[in-house]
Amino acid sequence: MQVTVPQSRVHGDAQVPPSKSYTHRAILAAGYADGALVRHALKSADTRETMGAVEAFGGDVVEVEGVLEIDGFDGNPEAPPDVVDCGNSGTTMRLATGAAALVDGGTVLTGDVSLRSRPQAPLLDAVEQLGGRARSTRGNGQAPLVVEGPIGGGSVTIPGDVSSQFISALLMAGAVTDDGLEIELSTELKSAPYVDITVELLDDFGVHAERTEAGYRVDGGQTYEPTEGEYAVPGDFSSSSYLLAAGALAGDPEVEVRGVYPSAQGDSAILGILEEMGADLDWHRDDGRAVVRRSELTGTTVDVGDTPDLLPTLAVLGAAADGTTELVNAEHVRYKETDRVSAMAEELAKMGAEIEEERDALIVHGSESELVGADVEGLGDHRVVMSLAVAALVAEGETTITGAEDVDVSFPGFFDTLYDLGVSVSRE
Ligand SMILES: O=C(O)C1=C[C@@H](OP(=O)(O)O)[C@@H](O)[C@H](O)C1
Ligand SMILES: C=C(OP(=O)(O)O)C(=O)O
Repeated sequence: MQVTVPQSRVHGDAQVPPSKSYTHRAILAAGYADGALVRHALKSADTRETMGAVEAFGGDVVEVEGVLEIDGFDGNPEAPPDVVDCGNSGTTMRLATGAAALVDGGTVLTGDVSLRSRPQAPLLDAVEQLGGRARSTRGNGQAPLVVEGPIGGGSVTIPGDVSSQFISALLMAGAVTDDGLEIELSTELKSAPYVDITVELLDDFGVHAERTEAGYRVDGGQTYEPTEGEYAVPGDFSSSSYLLAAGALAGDPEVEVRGVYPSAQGDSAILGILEEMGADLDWHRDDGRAVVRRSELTGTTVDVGDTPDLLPTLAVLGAAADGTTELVNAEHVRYKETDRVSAMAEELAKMGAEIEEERDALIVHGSESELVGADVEGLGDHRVVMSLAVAALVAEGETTITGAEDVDVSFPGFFDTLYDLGVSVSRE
């Protein structure tokens, strides 16, 4: 499906969807438990892959009046009866690889063409260090993967600059090993707030994990059990970034974004970055509302080491701002659904943006950029699609974006929300 988005002003209220990161973890944690209810879960393509993985390991997930009722495998995942297909979801593949390492038997994991090109080698190596077997069928560190357990815990050394999801996977699995895990990071940790989310969610499920000087540790023999048997998922700040950016670029008179309570999510930094760029906004933290009005923005420098998923949104804000915006420490943003550093440079250039790409940075010359509507590619990446739709709001004429259905990965109602904010989106 492609969408056409005309230059538009936006106004009204928008609710952010539930957090994808918390939903994945809550579903899997309920799997590691005897079971649990997960309220306000994000029902999207990626989180359904994690539901499928929990079922493959012997759990059961049903949705009753919007609530996920999950029967867990109680710390003992079974050998899946079939290949575990993780679709487009990196989080599912990494977290499920951790669970697969506990299985007394083998698990085969695969995914779509994008996921089969993303790095998995450090996690496979970690499973091997712990006495399991884990390999890439093509020997290139990418899925399809074959993982054999069970691991009993121990010490492991792993790089931190490829994906934090490896650490999250090891912590979640490590809690139900016999001996627990001591994780040593051999390189600086990128995307660190996502491990904070894991540690916070584990705590809500009665499992203790902690940061150490060298990395992380989790004791073995722990039991997953959320307070009163249930867990409620908070709103998603990565998804909020498109709505907040739409308000800052085109809010007339204003956009109110709901569901943005203070959170461990690194991407909550979007509010501070928008303010620094000069956006006229009020964040009412106590009732989770942010009100944003159209503003003259100026360029800034953002280290996206902790917040890789904001890069597409920030590139668009930079292209519409006065001055230069530098998005630095961004190499890990290349290992996503697509190489988002190149993707944003190429697609925004089609819309008239002046952008320079470096291996680990994107430099956007906003003053030189006169955004014009164009035919652009979503490149199979939900965040590229949504950020280009925001760029379209301030581009002269109309912008047509391919692959609009990919928003289903993290924000299924995205184009309906945009329509409700007054944008005449057309789909074909
Ligand atoms: O753990 C998570 O929920 C995520 C971690 C991040 O990935 P990396 O740790 O691979 O950077 C982020 O980009 C992804 O969208 C979600
Ligand atoms: C990179 C993302 O997710 P995942 O790693 O789960 O595919 C994302 O949502 O931007």
